[in-house]
Amino acid sequence: VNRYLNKKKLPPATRPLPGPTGLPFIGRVHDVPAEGTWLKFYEWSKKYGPIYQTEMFGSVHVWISSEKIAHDLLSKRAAIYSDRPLIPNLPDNRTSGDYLALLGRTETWKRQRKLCSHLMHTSALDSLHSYPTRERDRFLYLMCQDPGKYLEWIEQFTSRTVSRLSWGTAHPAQVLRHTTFGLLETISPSGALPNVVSFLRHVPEAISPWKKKEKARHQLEEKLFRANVDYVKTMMAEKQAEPSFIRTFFESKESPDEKERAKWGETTEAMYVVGLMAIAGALTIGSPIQTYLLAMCHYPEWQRKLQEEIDTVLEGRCPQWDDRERLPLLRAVVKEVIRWRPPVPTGIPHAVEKDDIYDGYFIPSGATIHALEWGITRDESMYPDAESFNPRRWLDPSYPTYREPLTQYPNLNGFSQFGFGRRTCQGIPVVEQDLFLTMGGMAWAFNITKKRDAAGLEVPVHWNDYTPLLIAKPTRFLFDACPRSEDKMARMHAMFEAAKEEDEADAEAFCDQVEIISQQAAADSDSDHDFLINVRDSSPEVEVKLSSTDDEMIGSEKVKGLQPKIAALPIPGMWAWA
Ligand code: HEM
Repeated sequence: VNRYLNKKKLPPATRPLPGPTGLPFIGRVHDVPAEGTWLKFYEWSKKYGPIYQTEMFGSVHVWISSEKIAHDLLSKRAAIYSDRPLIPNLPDNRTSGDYLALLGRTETWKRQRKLCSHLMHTSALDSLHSYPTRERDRFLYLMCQDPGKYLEWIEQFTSRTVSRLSWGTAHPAQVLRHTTFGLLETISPSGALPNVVSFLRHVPEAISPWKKKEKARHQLEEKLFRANVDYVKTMMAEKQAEPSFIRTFFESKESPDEKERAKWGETTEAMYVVGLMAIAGALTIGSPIQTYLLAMCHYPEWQRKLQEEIDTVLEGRCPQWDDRERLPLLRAVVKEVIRWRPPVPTGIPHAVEKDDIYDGYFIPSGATIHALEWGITRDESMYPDAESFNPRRWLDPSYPTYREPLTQYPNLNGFSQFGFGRRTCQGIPVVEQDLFLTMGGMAWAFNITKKRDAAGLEVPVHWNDYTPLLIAKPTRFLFDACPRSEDKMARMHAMFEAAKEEDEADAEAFCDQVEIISQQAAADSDSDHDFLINVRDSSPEVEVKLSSTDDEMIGSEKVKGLQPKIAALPIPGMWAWA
């Protein structure tokens, strides 16, 4: 109410941003859907233009659907556009230092970002120690054994890879998944209720189920991170630690140069920086891998072209990271998957710290600024026929997105989907390698097709039905993944056996304390999260059976989202990162 009453007056010679009119005090929340919010914000961009504002409970939200405008504000004016808004359900997000990506523009954030960049750079120089390849080989074999469990195999791939990168071992992956998906719920605008009804954050902990849940999750996460760091320290003392972000930190702290040692901060802070990197990797990368499967069901001609490139260039070999210069179509498929279905469709919001004027429009200090990634990827001037999955747009000089040389482009550096200005994503080397290897590996190994039922009819696959949290993933769908040859099956088996042997050696070395935490997490495992992340059943007319056997699924599932849809619900999925 205060915020509403103290609403700023427009400075002379400026105008307000256009946008939908709202109700007094409440603003415009009543027709924002609980799911697929980005579709509504995109619809409004068609009506009000590439920059417009909405108001919610007195706070201003600015929505940008043009890459140029996002750069003009978030990159060129980064000095005042690099803060983060407060998250009602995690009210110390701007100051606590536990999650770099959510910190305000503080000294802690600057120090942490520097450390993150140093750790990522060091790993990338050594091709991420081949961890993505090892896990990819394991993933392909598991997919070959039971493609119906693709969600599980993909989540295992992403969390195991990033666990190795972070702590040199895959074993924390299971608990990491548990704590990380809980965090996603905590912070997502359409996750925990206080993010929707922001005054609920003032409810005392004793009677707040959200605060209690978040506290328990955070404690478990801290235990996990501490145990992992202790494990790496012990292994380093025995000279047996595998390369990892945290090992790089400890090595940097051993530098004879005092200044160098001081630069990287204390162990507890590094523990959280590495923890955040693990969280970011475990949360996000599964989205484009799942979207690849969806795209191949709808666009079999691109699968054929991709297989042709891989088979011709590699003469039957499975793609490796060193092959990337020679596989431009594979890189184009990776990039187009991300463009077609952005993993973070609403973007991660920034906050502006001072009043500003853009093109005569007034933007008040404290406004939350959203680079609407869904809208940006649908800008027809940059992406003609934007609704179509079309990797050619990255390879053919007649498209505005074409860039040479094709040994280098397309790649993900500087891509709008990884944010803007001083807050851009720091995980691109991991994303690029993980996606190149998994998508290339799947194209090499399998024909992905729509499934057929007992009568020989194709089982419909949804077009755009995505989970509602900050990181959006396609809801479960049925498909077939047929190995392309006996020889490839045998090779997948051999690749898996090689990866498994290394894994067993690693398991022996892993200390007991982390195992105990795993058991605790499994014990209080919360089935809600899988529902929200991958398979959720929120509309009453839909029945989804949580079975892993495809035969049971056929006939029991009405496949959703055959057309993009916007369903207005009485409680808005938006919001409150205010
Ligand atoms: C498909 C995968 C990913 C996507 C689409 C993605 C996208 C994004 C986006 C949109 C942002 C916000 C940028 C902004 O505020 O302007 C971000 C921030 C960030 N990402 Fe990623 N990301 C991905 C994977 C990763 C991975 C694997 C890591 C680390 C291993 C990572 C680390 C970070 C960090 C540390 C930040 C925060 C930067 C800051 O606030 O200063 N991301 N990412």
